[in-house]
Amino acid sequence: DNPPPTERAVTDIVPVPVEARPEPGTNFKLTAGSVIRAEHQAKDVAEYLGALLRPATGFPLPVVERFDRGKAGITLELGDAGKRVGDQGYQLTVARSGITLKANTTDGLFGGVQSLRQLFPAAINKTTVQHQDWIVSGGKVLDYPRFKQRGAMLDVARHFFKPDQVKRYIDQIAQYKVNTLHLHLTDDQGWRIEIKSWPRLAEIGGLTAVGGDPGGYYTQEQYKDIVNYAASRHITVIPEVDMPGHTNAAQASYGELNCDGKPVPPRTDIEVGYSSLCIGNPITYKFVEDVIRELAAMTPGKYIHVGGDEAHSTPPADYKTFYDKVTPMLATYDKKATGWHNIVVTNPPTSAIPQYWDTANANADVAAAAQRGNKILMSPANKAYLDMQYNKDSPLGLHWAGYVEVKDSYSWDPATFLQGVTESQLAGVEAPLWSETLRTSADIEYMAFPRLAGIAEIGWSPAATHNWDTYRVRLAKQGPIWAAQGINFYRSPQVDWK
Ligand SMILES: CC1=[NH+][C@H]2[C@@H](O1)O[C@H](CO)[C@@H](O)[C@@H]2O
Repeated sequence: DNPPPTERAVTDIVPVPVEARPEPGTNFKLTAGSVIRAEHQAKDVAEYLGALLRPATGFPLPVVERFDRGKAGITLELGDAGKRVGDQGYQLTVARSGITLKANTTDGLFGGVQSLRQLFPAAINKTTVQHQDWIVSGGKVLDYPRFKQRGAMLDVARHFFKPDQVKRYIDQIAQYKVNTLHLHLTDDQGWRIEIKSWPRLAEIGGLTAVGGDPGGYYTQEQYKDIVNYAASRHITVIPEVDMPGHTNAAQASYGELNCDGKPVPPRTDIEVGYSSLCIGNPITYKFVEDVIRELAAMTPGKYIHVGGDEAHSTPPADYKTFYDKVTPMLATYDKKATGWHNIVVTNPPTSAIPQYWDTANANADVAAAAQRGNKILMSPANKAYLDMQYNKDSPLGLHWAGYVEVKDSYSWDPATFLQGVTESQLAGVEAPLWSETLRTSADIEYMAFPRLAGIAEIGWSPAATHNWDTYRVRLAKQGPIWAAQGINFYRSPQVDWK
């Protein structure tokens, strides 16, 4: 019997796998009697998979430790997936008799689940029971990432997004094997994280947002909940406190953070470069250390982002003085620094990860840092910035780095983008989404999809697979998944959406 073609074969997975071999005669049919088998350590991933599949199928899909005779279903195995797949890869086999997913870690299993879910009909993403067959496309996949770090950034400072909105975005980016979420928590227009030793930062700094829109902030409990939710999606949160510039909200909250001792007026416009902490004032470093200490206590991840961009109101010598004092603070709290690539002029420890963004000032200093041993995180604004307008008619976004259509965003290789920075000197890629012009989840989704999927593929898939003509066909097949999930994606004319 030749079953109807499935919507997506293993070769259609985004990010495209290292090896994927369709075997159409081996499609698997999930039924009401199917089970999910997982040994103890794989239970969380198994329950996550069950939660993905139960709503639309209406099937119980119990998670069991071993198969009862004759029961078919999905097996999650930990520990013998082979060296090639490493600690983030997996092996997936879909056969008539059942589905087997193997990985050396739960991160790998979680990534494999993201691939597996794309082999179901898009209707699997519905939240109500769909009366249809659930045919999973047959084949074999062996997969692992090109770069360790594939990230997304959400600017929650220009506009505040509630915890549930952040969690929604976490679920959306997890589908593409993104494994870090950089939260831009503070800026001129808002301070979004409760700091108990400096309460007015959130109480006052959290009141404002761009354009006078509603502000808000995360209590430490809410923030920890977001961090835990991200961890349950195998995503590490990287919190950013932008400094020594982009600090107006903090300086509007505490007069002592200003050289003249007076609080500055709140700002809700979108200018950049006008603010600076008072570098010569000792209390500045007590403030920074208190913030870093409290943030480190809420950060299971190794990295804290110390900003560093557009410090146009901080004299270069002061900028260096500032980071000479601040960067060592991270080590005190057992954290490492990441920061906008401007920090390379401060000669940070080689464990620091400079985040490349500003193509106009692609200074040789970044290459010099890479030579010294710093791993560079690539997020060039004219490729990876999800807040860039697609074209001049885009209703949302900015265009200081140019208009960035879906193809533009896909058409680059991090390993050759920067003169003097080669593949082995890269930490990975990140897709920043700045929120000057965004207010709702629908706004976030319009800018992030489809381009986030492309950046995720650039971060995960082998360079040899990188090809716009084949990618755009795979991308088109993601459309029905996003429609079923209610993602408000931009239907770029460059893609023949399914
Ligand atoms: C690192 C960096 N600093 C600037 C720049 O990126 O552009 C963003 C908008 O695209 C803006 O919001 C941000 O403050």
